[in-house]
Amino acid sequence: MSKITIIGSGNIGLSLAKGLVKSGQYMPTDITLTRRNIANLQEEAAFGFRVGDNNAEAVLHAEIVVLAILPQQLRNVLEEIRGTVHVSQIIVSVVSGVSCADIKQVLGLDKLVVRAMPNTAIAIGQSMTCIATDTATDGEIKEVERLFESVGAVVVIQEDLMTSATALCACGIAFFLRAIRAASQGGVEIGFHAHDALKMAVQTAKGAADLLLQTKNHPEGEIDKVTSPKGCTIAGLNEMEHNGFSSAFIKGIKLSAEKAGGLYSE
Ligand SMILES: NC(=O)C1=CN([C@@H]2O[C@H](COP(=O)(O)OP(=O)(O)OC[C@H]3O[C@@H](n4cnc5c(N)ncnc54)[C@H](O)[C@@H]3O)[C@@H](O)[C@H]2O)C=CC1
Ligand SMILES: O=C(O)[C@@H]1CCC=N1
Repeated sequence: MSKITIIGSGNIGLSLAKGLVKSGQYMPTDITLTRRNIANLQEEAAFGFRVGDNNAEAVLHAEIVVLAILPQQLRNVLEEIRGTVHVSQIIVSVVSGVSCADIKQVLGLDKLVVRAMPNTAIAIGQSMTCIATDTATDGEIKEVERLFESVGAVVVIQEDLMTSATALCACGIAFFLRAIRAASQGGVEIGFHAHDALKMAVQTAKGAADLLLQTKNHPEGEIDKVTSPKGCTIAGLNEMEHNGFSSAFIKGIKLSAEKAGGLYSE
């Protein structure tokens, strides 16, 4: 398997590293993790990952370099590695709001850059990852696709849709988590202990997602099967809509997409 260096071992960088190892296709020793404060990587080092705080050195032997720092940290990192990255490597950036061209401009090279937008479910092999590039070839895209397919589902999209993908999938996991939390709070109010209410809400959400994944049916078709005439489901659903449920979701996703597009210039 390719040697991978992940620069920026925070929430998404570590989730990716864990997911790759969990997939069984990578050994911890195939993966180098960097962070500014290496003391925060002791657990990962004990697990077998290679760890370091020298980005320039860490990219030297990698076949794939994953950039997983914040947009505002990217320029410094690129300046650190520009002398040691080489043309045979693929640079994969999960940084929101930064184009392939932006990265190549700072690196000052015509490097292979592929953008990937995963979500934190990558840690358990359940990410929805969108991939885009400007100049990488189909073969190079395939290599990155294979990497992310080992940790979830992958869709290759146009680069100009990457901020939309960020909102829908990367931020989206937080939106669905909040929806589950809200359902469990409703459950407590109607009589369940918190841990039972959460378990019920989680399994119900999983059932809903699996129904769509397995049947490929439209959500409204599945909703129609639940809403008995004059019944309690349609009463609750309509009350939610009167209070702006779909509208709130749509507006939140639109605002996240707008924000994602401007993160690099902030
Ligand atoms: N958190 C998420 O669910 C997702 C985040 N992203 C993107 O991934 C990037 C990272 O986000 P998070 O993991 O949430 O942030 P984070 O703040 O948890 O992680 C960033 C990590 O980079 C490290 N770092 C900073 N400067 C560094 C340097 N010079 N060298 C090495 N490491 C350095 C920090 O110590 C930190 O551990 C962002 O650009 C974000 O837009 C993309 C998809 C999902
Ligand atoms: O909130 C953020 O800015 C990052 C990007 C997508 C998920 N987390």
